[in-house]
Amino acid sequence: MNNQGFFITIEGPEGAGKTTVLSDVVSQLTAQGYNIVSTREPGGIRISEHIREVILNNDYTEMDGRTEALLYAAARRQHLVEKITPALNDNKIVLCDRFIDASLAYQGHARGLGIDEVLSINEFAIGKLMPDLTLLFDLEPSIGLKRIAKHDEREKNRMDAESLAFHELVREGYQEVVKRYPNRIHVIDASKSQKEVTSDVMDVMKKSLESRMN
Ligand SMILES: Nc1ncnc2c1ncn2[C@@H]1O[C@H](COP(=O)(O)OP(=O)(O)OP(=O)(O)O)[C@@H](O)[C@H]1O
Ligand SMILES: Cc1cn([C@H]2C[C@H](O)[C@@H](COP(=O)(O)O)O2)c(=O)[nH]c1=O
Repeated sequence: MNNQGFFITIEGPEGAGKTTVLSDVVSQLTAQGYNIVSTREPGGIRISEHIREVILNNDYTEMDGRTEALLYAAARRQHLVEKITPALNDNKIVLCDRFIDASLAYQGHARGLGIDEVLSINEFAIGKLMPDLTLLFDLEPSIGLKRIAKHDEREKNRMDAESLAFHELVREGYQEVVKRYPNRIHVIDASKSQKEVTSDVMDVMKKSLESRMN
């Protein structure tokens, strides 16, 4: 367990429903009296949101893979120092939309930089702080990309615009990450309805939060 708080991350491919379900879960847990801090990566605080704009900018097609991995790690470092660690020290439950596993799957596996190499730059950024629990939303990438395409208000960013083959490698990368951390990561079937996914996520989170009390 991290300090006195509890650190939960949500992971998965584009359009898997992470943001939508996270918002439902935050409402339900807050109504049940849990003290929640909800955040996202890359971003969550001023400097990291600026780094997000650079990484996801569609104009920067020339960005080198290692530069990309280092920028995600830099954004993560600042986010951790300014927001995640203080919240955990304050006994809060931190729910974060993506964290280190996204770097391992996207940069480590899909970009081909190597999961061990990306893990090692992230260890420099975050030290020993790993999530207590991770929910991996598993979904066929083509379905997630179709979900996003249906909604015009969501602007396609530099990562969304990658090929379907890249997004299939991301899914494969997440499967590799699950093999490394089978006790921490729970796979959620994100092809179900929003209501069912929210209910599955709530079940896993509640079990984990309750066992932390004992
Ligand atoms: N279970 C679901 N079934 C069908 N559509 C869904 C489901 N969950 C979310 N959606 C819709 O799919 C779209 C993408 O959802 P959302 O933004 O939550 O995904 P995401 O995983 O956060 O994506 P990204 O990581 O790319 O930002 C939204 O329009 C949302 O309303
Ligand atoms: C943290 C993190 C994210 N990514 C990718 C995953 C998505 O394509 C974008 C973030 O956009 P979202 O709409 O907020 O999901 O960035 C990554 O490649 N590596 C990471 O470490």
